[in-house]
Amino acid sequence: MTIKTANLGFPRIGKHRELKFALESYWADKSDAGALLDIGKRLRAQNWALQKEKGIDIIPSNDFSFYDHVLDTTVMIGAIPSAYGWKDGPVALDTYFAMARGSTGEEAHVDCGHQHHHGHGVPALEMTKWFDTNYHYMVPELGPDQSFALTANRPLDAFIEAKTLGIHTRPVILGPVTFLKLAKGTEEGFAPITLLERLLPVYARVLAELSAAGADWVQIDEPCLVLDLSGEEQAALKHVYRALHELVPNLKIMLATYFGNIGDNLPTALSLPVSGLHVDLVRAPQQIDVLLEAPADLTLSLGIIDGRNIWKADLAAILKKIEPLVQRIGADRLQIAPSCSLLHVPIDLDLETGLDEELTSWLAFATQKLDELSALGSPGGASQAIAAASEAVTSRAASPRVHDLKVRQRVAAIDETMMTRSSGFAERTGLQERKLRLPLFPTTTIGSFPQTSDVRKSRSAFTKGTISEADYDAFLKKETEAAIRWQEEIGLDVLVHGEFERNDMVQYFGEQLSGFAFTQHAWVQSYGSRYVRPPIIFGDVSRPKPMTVEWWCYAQSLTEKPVKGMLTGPVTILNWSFVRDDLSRADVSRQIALAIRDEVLDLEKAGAAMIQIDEAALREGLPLRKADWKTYLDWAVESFRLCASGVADETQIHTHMCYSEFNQIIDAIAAMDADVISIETSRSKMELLEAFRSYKYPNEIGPGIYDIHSPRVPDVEEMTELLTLARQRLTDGQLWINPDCGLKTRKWEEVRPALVNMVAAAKALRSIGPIRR
Ligand SMILES: CN1c2c(nc(N)[nH]c2=O)NC[C@@H]1CNc1ccc(C(=O)N[C@@H](CCC(=O)N[C@@H](CCC(=O)N[C@@H](CCC(=O)O)C(=O)O)C(=O)O)C(=O)O)cc1
Ligand SMILES: N[C@@H](CCS)C(=O)O
Ligand SMILES: [Zn+2]
Repeated sequence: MTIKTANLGFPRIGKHRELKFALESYWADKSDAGALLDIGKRLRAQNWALQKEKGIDIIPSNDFSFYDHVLDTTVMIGAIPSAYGWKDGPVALDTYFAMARGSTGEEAHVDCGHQHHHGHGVPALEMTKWFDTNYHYMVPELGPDQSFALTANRPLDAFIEAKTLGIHTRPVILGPVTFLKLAKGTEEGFAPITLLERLLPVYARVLAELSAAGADWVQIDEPCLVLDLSGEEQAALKHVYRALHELVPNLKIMLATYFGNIGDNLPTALSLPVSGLHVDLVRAPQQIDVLLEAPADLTLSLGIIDGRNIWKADLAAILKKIEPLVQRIGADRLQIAPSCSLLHVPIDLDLETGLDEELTSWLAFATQKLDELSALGSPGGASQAIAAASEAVTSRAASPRVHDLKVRQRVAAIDETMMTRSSGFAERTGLQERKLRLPLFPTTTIGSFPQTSDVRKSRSAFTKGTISEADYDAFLKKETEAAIRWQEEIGLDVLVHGEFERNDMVQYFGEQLSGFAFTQHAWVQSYGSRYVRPPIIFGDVSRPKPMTVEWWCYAQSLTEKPVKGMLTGPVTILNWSFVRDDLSRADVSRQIALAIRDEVLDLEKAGAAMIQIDEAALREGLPLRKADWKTYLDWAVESFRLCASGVADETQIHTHMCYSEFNQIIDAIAAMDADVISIETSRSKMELLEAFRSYKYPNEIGPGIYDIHSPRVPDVEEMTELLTLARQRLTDGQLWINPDCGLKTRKWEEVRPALVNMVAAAKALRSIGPIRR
């Protein structure tokens, strides 16, 4: 049988991170817009050519973006907030980047973090997670008076660009309902979905122009179909697709859903007058049964190659799985595709010359996934590929590297006592206070200090072997010592070592744990020009030796003040890695938790009185459907407690969460039972503490009072105001003073004055406040 192969999107960053370097060079004024546009064009052409060469039948266009595809949509439909100064007509590149990164007028700030409010200029749009991925999108801001206008038909431009190169593509467009659902209203109580009627003509025009230019199909992404939708949202979907069908009847729509199960939205999805439906059969394989009953005129796109992970697919098993559909529906009404866009996986395994042969044989990155699709689609001609895939699957399942009996036994022996501190918080806090003797409103930071270009260059030189380990070590010691001295000098109460030795808070641990592999070039876009290299968890996880103790000991040896031990928690390591698919995530998390527990105990043995276990990604790992929250939160909280509960009552356990919109999961946060939690709150002006109005959070808490995502230096007054708000929700004895998150993406010129002001704000408060507790 022959089945058409389709792709939903290819990574845009370039095999050698060409897009990152071009963007950062442009932002730093080292190259002009022409050079950047040329790189974009080259990357698009390369991607199309690659997909053609791999034999993909349906190749996407308009999947490229200079920063983010949601931002591209916002710009395309002219939903540009007035602050950016756009009136009408085409949108300048610099307006686009101002929306992405903010603008100051002096734009050389490639070191910035992921959300910027650039000084006196225009702040960037807000940024948040794209569904449950580590990709961030720019949040559209829409008000009741919003009007829309087509500024430039980007999908059309991309379609024509590919056509000129001899490639007939299927343009990708972010669907109007998902777009509006992801947007935030500029006024309280305003729901952007009510703007659908106004948005519709712009979408209709985009589609009509595509149709006129020769496009026969368009892929419209509506991943909102895997979320819990309101009746109004379901009605919006019906309305908009009926209207588009009427207005542009000749253009076939492949409605793409991904990241989960359409579930209760299926009747809605099947009632839409679209020509095709794409479903994610990796995340929700059970959907295959309902597809058997799909309307006879619907083309089905089967998302059967995992777009969110890097394991070689079991091609024979896939063919077997789709066989009933082929029999019932016929190959000509089917397409096979990755489960979602390949944006979330690295580009090419062939670059990874450092991985051993066995492990390499188990993996498939974006390029290899195209090969897998091609093999599945060809009429029996791919028996070699199918056999090779089966061999890889068998070899992985049987490999002794994957299984570690000791780890399995340890997990099996986990019991409730290992997840519970000896005493409750009320008792622990008194003991900790006597040991630590901290002032009221203790000040601290979240862990990292600026990863300056000196730090990165030195690490790069060490990795490349151009400086020795001794030289690299000496350099890191110098940086750490300077950071400790400076923290003492400005009067912080609880110090950190600065994390100069870490490339990334997850990768650093992945590189030291058994069961993990790490890559050299497997970059995945996190936001804009910032990428991450998620470690690969291929086997049972254990910790061969202490990972952070030496650096902690060194830092603590320099000062009398307490230095926090600094670890990344199991759920965050899990959520930001590529995880094995032959064991439940809950079990992998337990294994990591045991490894981190060992580290916690070693830090305590070495003398650490405070240990921070970051769970930056715990909140964002929350499942997309509310019905699945409890199961996740149960094992996620359990994993944290497992790491944290082995210590004595006197040892203070901290945790930190960014993106901490956790009002809905506050019980789970409290159940983690960390002695102190630091959270992001400054940008929302303490709105996140709303949960504490009715809920009395029992332990200590540091709501961030310095927005580290901005180069702006907050003054003492501003921070004092935030503290005043915090004191309305929390008792003085509970309150810690700290920034929102780590300072790795900031510059020292910003960090120094901001932290001096933060300490001043704490001191001012102490002078008026009562004694601790
Ligand atoms: C908190 N965040 C994180 C997320 N996920 C993670 N895994 N880690 C996170 O911290 N998700 C949510 C947010 C996303 N935020 C960020 C913030 C910053 C970055 C980022 O800066 N990425 C860097 C790469 C970081 C890294 O791995 N650095 C390595 C290698 C650096 C490198 O490219 N070196 C060059 C030479 C450098 C030189 O000469 O100057 C080279 O090898 O060619 C390291 O420091 O060793 C980025 O550059 O994009 C990501 C997500
Ligand atoms: N300890 C880490 C947490 C970031 S979420 C840091 O400070 O960078
Ligand atoms: Zn953080």
